[in-house]
Amino acid sequence: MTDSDNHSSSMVIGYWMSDRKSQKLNWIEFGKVCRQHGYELVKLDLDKPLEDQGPFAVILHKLTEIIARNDKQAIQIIDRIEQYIKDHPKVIIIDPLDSVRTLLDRYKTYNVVLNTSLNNIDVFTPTFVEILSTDVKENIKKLKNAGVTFPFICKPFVAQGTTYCHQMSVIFNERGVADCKPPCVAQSFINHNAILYKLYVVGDHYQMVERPSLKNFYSSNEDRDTITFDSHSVSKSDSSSELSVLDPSESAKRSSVDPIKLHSIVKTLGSYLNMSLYGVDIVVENDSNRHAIIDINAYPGYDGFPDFFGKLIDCVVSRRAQSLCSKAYFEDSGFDTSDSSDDKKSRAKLNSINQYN
Ligand SMILES: Nc1ncnc2c1ncn2[C@@H]1O[C@H](COP(=O)(O)OP(=O)(O)OP(=O)(O)O)[C@@H](O)[C@H]1O
Ligand SMILES: O=P(O)(O)O[C@H]1[C@H](OP(=O)(O)O)[C@@H](OP(=O)(O)O)[C@@H](O)[C@@H](O)[C@@H]1OP(=O)(O)O
Ligand SMILES: [Mg+2]
Ligand SMILES: [Mg+2]
Repeated sequence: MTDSDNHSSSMVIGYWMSDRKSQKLNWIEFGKVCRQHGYELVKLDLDKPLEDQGPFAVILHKLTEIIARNDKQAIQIIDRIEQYIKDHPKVIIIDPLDSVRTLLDRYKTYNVVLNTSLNNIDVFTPTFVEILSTDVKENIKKLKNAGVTFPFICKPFVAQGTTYCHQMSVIFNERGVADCKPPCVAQSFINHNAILYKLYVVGDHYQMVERPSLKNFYSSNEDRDTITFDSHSVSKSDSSSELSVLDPSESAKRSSVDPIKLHSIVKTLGSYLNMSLYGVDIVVENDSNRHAIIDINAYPGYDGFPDFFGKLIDCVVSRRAQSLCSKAYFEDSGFDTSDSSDDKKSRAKLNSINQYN
């Protein structure tokens, strides 16, 4: 008997996230929501073969800290999950591990944004360059060539899941370039009156929340020493960092976010990233009003997202419906959908369908 033949077993959602994260989200409540929709929610035991725990219709996870760990045990865990997905091509994974890997690498993430058409609507990623060496002269040259201007912000390469990945610095001059801690990404600083907009996405649903952010810095601040900070002490909902206090001379003019731009960001990034659960951090540049994407997070905190669990089960249901629809389409077209060796053909077919959508 296959997974799809067994109706009851096809309704199991296997999930994994840290205990800290599930407590924060009050995950027990999601179990109840799942039951109301005919799903059973089962926590994966990452130390045991998944084959003995399934079959799963859906795997829902926040594995960022395990992927980022990259030690022998972590690699074994991820291999086990990837093997299960390979052996069960119909299981829906929220979100695909390769897509999460892209988001764990800030340099790759900024390149994804750069390659979208969002630039045409004044949504951009601030100029950035990867810093891999400790040679200050070489780095100064690299920054100049890339067009990264002072002040700039230095962010660790790894974006999530480690203790150091939120440790950053603002660098004001060539002297400060010695404070870059490679491997990192240097990114031009965008003045935005200390307001951050967090755009949380759950499948087709999204919600924007406002957060404190870094104050404005100017090129006239060129003599300043490097500022180091932990992003979580600046931009959480309850943060009250001195670094967010505007100078008295500055007007606290409020920026405004363009709802059409938000909609386009979700539509565009969702397909480029191939992700359902992610958050986009946006700042609105003073004067120009251009929207800068400064960070994208896999499975963020969703603090302030109304009815998160309702939207999450909605996302699971619609992902399953999409997958069943495409399966029915392939069967109508004479494809053997039970044979994963047809994957290539299916993808080719899907590409041809997409051309007409
Ligand atoms: N290019 C930039 N220009 C101006 N301010 C920036 C820029 N990039 C980051 N910041 C500020 O630094 C903070 C941390 O940056 P970023 O969001 O990249 O860090 P993070 O650790 O990945 O955050 P998160 O906790 O959302 O994952 C932002 O909330 C914002 O206040
Ligand atoms: O701390 P919060 O709950 O808010 O969530 C943060 C989340 O931590 P958690 O998933 O462990 O909770 C972080 O993930 P890791 O770097 O730890 O992998 C990262 O996604 C942040 O962007 C989230 O902050 P937000 O962007 O939502 O403000
Ligand atoms: Mg951020
Ligand atoms: Mg981040």
